[in-house]
Amino acid sequence: MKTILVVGGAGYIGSHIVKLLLKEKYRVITFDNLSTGYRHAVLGGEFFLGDLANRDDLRRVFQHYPIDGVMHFASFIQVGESVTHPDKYYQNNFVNTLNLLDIMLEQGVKACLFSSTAAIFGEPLYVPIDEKHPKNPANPYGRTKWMVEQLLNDYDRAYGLRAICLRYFNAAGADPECQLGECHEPETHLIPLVLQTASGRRKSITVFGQEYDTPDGTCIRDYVHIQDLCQAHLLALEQLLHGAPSDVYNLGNGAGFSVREVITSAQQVTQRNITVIYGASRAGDTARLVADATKARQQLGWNPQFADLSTIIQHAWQWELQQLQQKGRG
Ligand SMILES: NC(=O)c1ccc[n+]([C@@H]2O[C@H](COP(=O)([O-])OP(=O)(O)OC[C@H]3O[C@@H](n4cnc5c(N)ncnc54)[C@H](O)[C@@H]3O)[C@@H](O)[C@H]2O)c1
Ligand SMILES: O=c1ccn([C@@H]2O[C@H](COP(=O)(O)OP(=O)(O)O[C@H]3O[C@H](CO)[C@H](O)[C@H](O)[C@H]3O)[C@@H](O)[C@H]2O)c(=O)[nH]1
Repeated sequence: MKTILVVGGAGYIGSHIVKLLLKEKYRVITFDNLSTGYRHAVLGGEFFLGDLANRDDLRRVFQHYPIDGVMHFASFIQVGESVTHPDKYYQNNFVNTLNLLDIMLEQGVKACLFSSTAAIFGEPLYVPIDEKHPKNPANPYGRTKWMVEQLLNDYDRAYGLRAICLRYFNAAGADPECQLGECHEPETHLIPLVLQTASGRRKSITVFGQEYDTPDGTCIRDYVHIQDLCQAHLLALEQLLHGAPSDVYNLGNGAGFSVREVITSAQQVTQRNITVIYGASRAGDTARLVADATKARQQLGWNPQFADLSTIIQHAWQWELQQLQQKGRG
């Protein structure tokens, strides 16, 4: 049985991965400081409360468990905040990742999966975006992720640390069994905000900008189901554990939906009225991000099962209704 350290495993994406790894019979150790994650979202395995900023925490976890590979999800993720508070982002996303990699090397662990993002590309020169597309991040969040990708490249060349970088486009949806879902605080992502408006938790959803160079003037994104992302991680992990060399993969469905289209689809799925306000554009946003995930399909054998936007929204809606019910009871 292989032992996997899931760094940031109490967060949205990490918690879904922990659930899948346990199902697949991996031994799972979650390392998290709970800054944005939740202890109750870690459904099994062992939990280690620790901070990437603290090399002693890291050393302890590596010395305590026979770790075969690391999955690194821990970072700050708000594009807008990264523009106003870049220090926070460079520190946690870059400097703290350096701590993790150095301790991995010190402890002889040389296999890592890294959560990268479409935000490394910036305003695209062409869509869909393949792995070779030039990198020109439009905000500090994207820059920190691109810096880590480059760092990983250098660490492989110099120290033989193999890494697979998975560049998610927009992670969305929830565990189809409704045990887990998205719970960011504050929530900044479009689909959960739209659904919280549909459920009555929020009064309205503000559309950020209507003058982008897109058919309806609102930003286009490629939403990918959390469960499909998890499957891609599993495939990449298996390759990495079997000695595959470092690589990068774009993960998305290759279909772009505008902010307006997402709201319309949410109205259809929920059958609720959603009050929309049109506001200014958000700093750091790009008009259109759509993935070309051919490489992941061909080399990893990735085959997304929930590519349909309405299914993604349906699962997130199921989760939102459950959250609301629990809050009502509490
Ligand atoms: N959500 C998306 O759409 C999306 C898209 C592309 C990439 N990503 C990347 O995926 C990863 C996970 O995103 P998410 O939405 O699950 O975020 P999240 O905030 O829900 O999860 C991050 C987790 O990392 C933990 N963490 C943060 N800093 C830490 C530190 N210094 N030490 C220990 N633990 C720490 C948090 O407590 C949290 O549990 C991030 O790296 C993010 O950049 C997310
Ligand atoms: O209240 C809102 C929230 C979002 N949006 C718009 O909806 C789209 C999606 O926004 P999200 O905040 O849901 O996600 P992002 O596209 O900003 O995603 C970025 O941040 C993510 C991490 O949080 C990932 O890293 C992703 O790759 C990166 O592009 C954007 O055009 C945004 O302007 C609104 O109009 N109103």
